[in-house]
Amino acid sequence: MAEKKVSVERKNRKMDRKAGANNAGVSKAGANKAGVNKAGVNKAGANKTGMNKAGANKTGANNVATKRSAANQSTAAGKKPAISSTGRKMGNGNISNKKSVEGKHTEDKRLNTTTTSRSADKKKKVLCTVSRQCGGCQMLDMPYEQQLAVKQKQLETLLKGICKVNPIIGMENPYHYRNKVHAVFGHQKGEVISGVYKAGTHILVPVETCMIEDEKADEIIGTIRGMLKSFKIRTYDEDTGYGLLRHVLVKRGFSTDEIMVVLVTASPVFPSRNNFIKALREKHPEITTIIQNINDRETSMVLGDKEKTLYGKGYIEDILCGCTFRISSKSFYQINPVQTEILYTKAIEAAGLTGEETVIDAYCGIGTIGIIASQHAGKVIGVELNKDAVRDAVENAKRNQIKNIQFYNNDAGKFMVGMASQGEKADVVFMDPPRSGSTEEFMDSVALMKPGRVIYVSCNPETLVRDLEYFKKKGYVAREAWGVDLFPMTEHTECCVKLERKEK
Ligand SMILES: C[S@@+](CC[C@H](N)C(=O)[O-])C[C@H]1O[C@@H](n2cnc3c(N)ncnc32)[C@H](O)[C@@H]1O
Repeated sequence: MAEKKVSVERKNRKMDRKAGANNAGVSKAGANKAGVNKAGVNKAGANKTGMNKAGANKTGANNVATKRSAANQSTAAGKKPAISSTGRKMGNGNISNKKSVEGKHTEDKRLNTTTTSRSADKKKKVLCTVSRQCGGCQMLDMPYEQQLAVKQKQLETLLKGICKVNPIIGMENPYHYRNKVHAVFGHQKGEVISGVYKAGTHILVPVETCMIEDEKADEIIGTIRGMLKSFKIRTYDEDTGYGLLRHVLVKRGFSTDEIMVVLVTASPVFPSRNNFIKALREKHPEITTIIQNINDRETSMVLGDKEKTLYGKGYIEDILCGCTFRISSKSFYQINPVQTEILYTKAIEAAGLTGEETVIDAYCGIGTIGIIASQHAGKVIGVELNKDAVRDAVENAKRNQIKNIQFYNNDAGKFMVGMASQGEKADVVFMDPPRSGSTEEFMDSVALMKPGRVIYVSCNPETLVRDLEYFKKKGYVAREAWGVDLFPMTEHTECCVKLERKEK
């Protein structure tokens, strides 16, 4: 049965490739969307959002200059000094991020000169030669200011009649912000290529540099591409099942400069492995850890279950809001750390913590929100499905000497049902589910536990709205939303919403 499924998958991929060859020149959904969005920008933009008035810079892919920086935004927590993104303690109890700006966005000059669709095309070619085939940067053609206006408008439209939407917070330099880069490896005309699958297919689009990915990560992937021939390492062929290297994943801690390289292979047997690692490290001494991940399954999942650390400690660390976090290859970590600090600061401010509360951090990943919030709470309970992430979270609590936090490896819905059935109560629930959103089971149990506030962090405004409507039926009213642009050049938007329990 399983074999049959595998062969059907292979057949489908072959068909994908054929279809792709036929459709190679067809423009993608993203391009169309960008056009649609442009129309909306005229109305949405500066006037409604007030973006042009605030005047200032933004948060960069990792840099942000701001008139009103996150450092000046007060965390309601207040009591203990919060810590800056560089790890410095701030005496005023606020979290520092010099580079972020709220309500006002500088534009990128290279993008902002684009005025007609033909010149937009030319610009697009200059900015990225594969953007049409890749489809990842649906908004690349659009000046950044307009991208923000479009996202603001989308949030306002979706949340109309639900709650107030604050001006979206953008970046000063919205490029090269991705701290995690994934490249699929393959062959084209006898040459090794690496890149991304064309959206919805298994057609490999070669990518050497990318406007939103970390440049060092792209450079390392290029080096690996160049090394394969001399080491006689073949890339994996999905159709035949032959070959070794399937993917390379690079994760970088922007604050620590630690770099993890994950080599995903189809087999545990890696000829000349030690020499390969030595040569790679010689070319890139900045790499701090190298992992071999073995994925021998016919699956669209990038990482397999088995791993071996080939060099270094097997994880990287990064610093967010003054706390240090270890990140394993399979654990979720936000891909835009500068904007993440702003997002978390907003979320924790919105929770209005006084130091006494029992807090739940649901869908907690490596424990980031819970650990940062724990400094301002009575106690925190984190729950997360991914066991590697929970292991990181437990270690992260120790690293930051946090004693009032506990993590559980469980489905968030099941965990909350258990808590509610035991009559447990909570004062504040942070929830940051995956794109699919939360579950009724989870929200029913939250309502039974009667927290005064729920802070919902979402990377998918559509499932967010669905869940807010369900929460309303359960007696929770959305009060305010903050959009934070974690994904410049793309159509994706991150947002945080504060809900309060209606007193009956
Ligand atoms: C958007 S991430 C947020 C993680 C974390 N809050 C952060 O900011 O880094 C969503 C997390 O939910 C986890 N997850 C997915 N489904 C889950 C479930 N049913 N129960 C608990 N955790 C789940 C994922 O593994 C992932 O770590």
